[in-house]
Amino acid sequence: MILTARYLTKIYKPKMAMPWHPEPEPAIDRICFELGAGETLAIIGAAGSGKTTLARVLAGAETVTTGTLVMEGERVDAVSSDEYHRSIRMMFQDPSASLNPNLSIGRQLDSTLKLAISMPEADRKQRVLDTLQDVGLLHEHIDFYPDQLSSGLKHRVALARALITNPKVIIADESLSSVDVSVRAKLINLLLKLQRERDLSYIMITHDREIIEHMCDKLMVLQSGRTIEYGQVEQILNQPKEAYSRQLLAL
Ligand SMILES: Nc1ncnc2c1ncn2[C@@H]1O[C@H](COP(=O)(O)OP(=O)(O)OP(=O)(O)O)[C@@H](O)[C@H]1O
Repeated sequence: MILTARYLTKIYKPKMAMPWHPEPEPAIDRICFELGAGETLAIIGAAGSGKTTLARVLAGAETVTTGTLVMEGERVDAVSSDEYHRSIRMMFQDPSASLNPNLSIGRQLDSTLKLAISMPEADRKQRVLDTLQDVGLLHEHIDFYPDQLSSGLKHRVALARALITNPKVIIADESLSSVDVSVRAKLINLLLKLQRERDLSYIMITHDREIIEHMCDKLMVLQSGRTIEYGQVEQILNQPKEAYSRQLLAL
C-alpha cells in the first residue's frame, strides 16, 4: 500500500477553552482507508463533514489528534517530513487564487521545487521544462504570468506544481469543480494519462459523478467526520447502503 490511514481523528481545540464549554466534536473521527499505487480514492460528504480537514491531515498541513498514517509501510512520523511532503502533494482548488500574479510560471514552479528538493539550478530548470511538457504546456510558458493563461491552462500549472516533486500521491480538493465541461474532460484525461505513466495515486475530493465514475476506484462517504460508507465505487453506486450517500450521489 502507498498510504494507509488508521483511525485518524482531529479535534480542533477552541482558541479560548472555557470550563463550561463542551469538548468540541471531532472534525474527522477514526477515519481508516487503504490506497494502493495507481489507485484513486474519492471522498464525498456534505459541507462541514470533514473533507478539507482530512485532505489537510493527509497532506501534512495539519496534525492529527490521534491515529496513524503509514506510507509504504513506514509510519509517517518516522519518515522525514521533507520526504513525506515531496511524496504527497496537494493540488490547489483555485489556481487563480493560489498562483502569484507577479511571478512567472517558471519562477513559481522553480521555487516550489527548490523548497522541496535540493538540486543544482540547471537540473531544476530542466525539471521545470519537463513538467510543463508533462502537463501539456509549452516550454515558452515558463515566461508567462498567470493572467496570460486561460483557466484550463492555469489548472495545468496547478497540476505541474503538485507534480514537480515527483509525488506518489496527489490530493485534489474540488480542483476541477470550477472549470467548464470540455476543459474538465481534458484535465481528467491528463490526470489518467499521468496516472498510467507514473503509477500515481489520487485522492479526489469531489461531488462530480463523472469524476467518481471515470476516475475513481474507491469511494468514502463522510458524514459529521465519520465514514458512513467505504468501498469500491461500483458497489456503492449500484447499492448505496445509506440514504445520505444516495442523496450526495444523486442516485
Ligand atoms: N481551523 C479550524 N478550527 C476549528 N474548527 C474547524 C477548522 N477547520 C474546520 N473546522 C470544523 O471542522 C468541521 C469539518 O470542517 P471541514 O472544513 O473539514 O469540512 P468540509 O467537509 O471540508 O466542509 P466544506 O465542504 O464546507 O469545505 C466543521 O465543523 C468545521 O467547522
